[in-house]
Amino acid sequence: MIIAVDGPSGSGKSSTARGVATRLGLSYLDTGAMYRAVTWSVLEHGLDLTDVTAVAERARAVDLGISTDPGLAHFTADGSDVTEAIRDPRISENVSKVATNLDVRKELIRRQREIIDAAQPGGGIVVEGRDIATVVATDAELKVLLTADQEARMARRKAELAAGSVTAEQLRDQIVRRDADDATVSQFEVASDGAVTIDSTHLTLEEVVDVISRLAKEAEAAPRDQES
Ligand SMILES: Nc1ncnc2c1ncn2[C@@H]1O[C@H](COP(=O)(O)OP(=O)(O)OP(=O)(O)O)[C@@H](O)[C@H]1O
Ligand SMILES: Nc1ccn([C@H]2C[C@H](O)[C@@H](COP(=O)(O)O)O2)c(=O)n1
Repeated sequence: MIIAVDGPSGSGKSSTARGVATRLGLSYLDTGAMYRAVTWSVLEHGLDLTDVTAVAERARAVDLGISTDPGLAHFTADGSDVTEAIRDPRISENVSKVATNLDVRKELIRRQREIIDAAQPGGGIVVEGRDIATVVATDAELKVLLTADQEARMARRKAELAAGSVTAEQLRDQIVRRDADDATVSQFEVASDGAVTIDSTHLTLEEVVDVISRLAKEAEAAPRDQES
């Protein structure tokens, strides 16, 4: 089974997808971490982020290690542990420049599909990002568009960061500006065909995990219902 979770920044995709995968015993893929790890590598090599050819070459060359265990967030790039580094504001500020490079997307989508295929014999995978239902895994059994009001998303991100570590302007940049840039290459603001929209503004994380887990069980049972 493939469960696709897409949505804007701070809507709760990572925490929810990890929670659902843990609850249902599935693998978990954070595709945003892959764009972040490529951004880390591009900066590490001192490349100009606007040099689309050099950035795409780096995306094809970098050796990425992406954990699909929902209980273990661990990412490497060319052997370096980048688990913490990819959450740095320096990466959040620049990742959209890499994620809007269409050749980078082509390469990462190819790698994401390989990871998804490898997880199938293990029971399935929860995959979260911006274009999972619409591009990466259009055959997903369950497609969720996870949303939340902009104010709620900014408040969640602020609560997550160390007090005083980002200005109001940086916070807005991480949520509002990034969504605007990312939306130029992926459609995550309105639900695609067959996707269920869940507005998490007034739901706890646990409640969102409950809803998606129930929908997943229904989706899994659906073909058997039709056969009987
Ligand atoms: N339903 C919820 N209610 C309250 N807080 C939540 C809820 N869901 C997630 N959170 C919190 O909001 C913050 C952002 O969540 P998360 O990182 O999962 O979002 P995201 O959509 O993956 O963001 P991004 O795309 O920017 O990585 C986290 O601190 C998380 O614990
Ligand atoms: N499938 C995806 C996943 C992520 N992105 C972009 C959007 C973000 O700016 C960046 C990092 O994602 P996050 O870790 O914040 O979820 O990567 C994308 O374009 N497509």
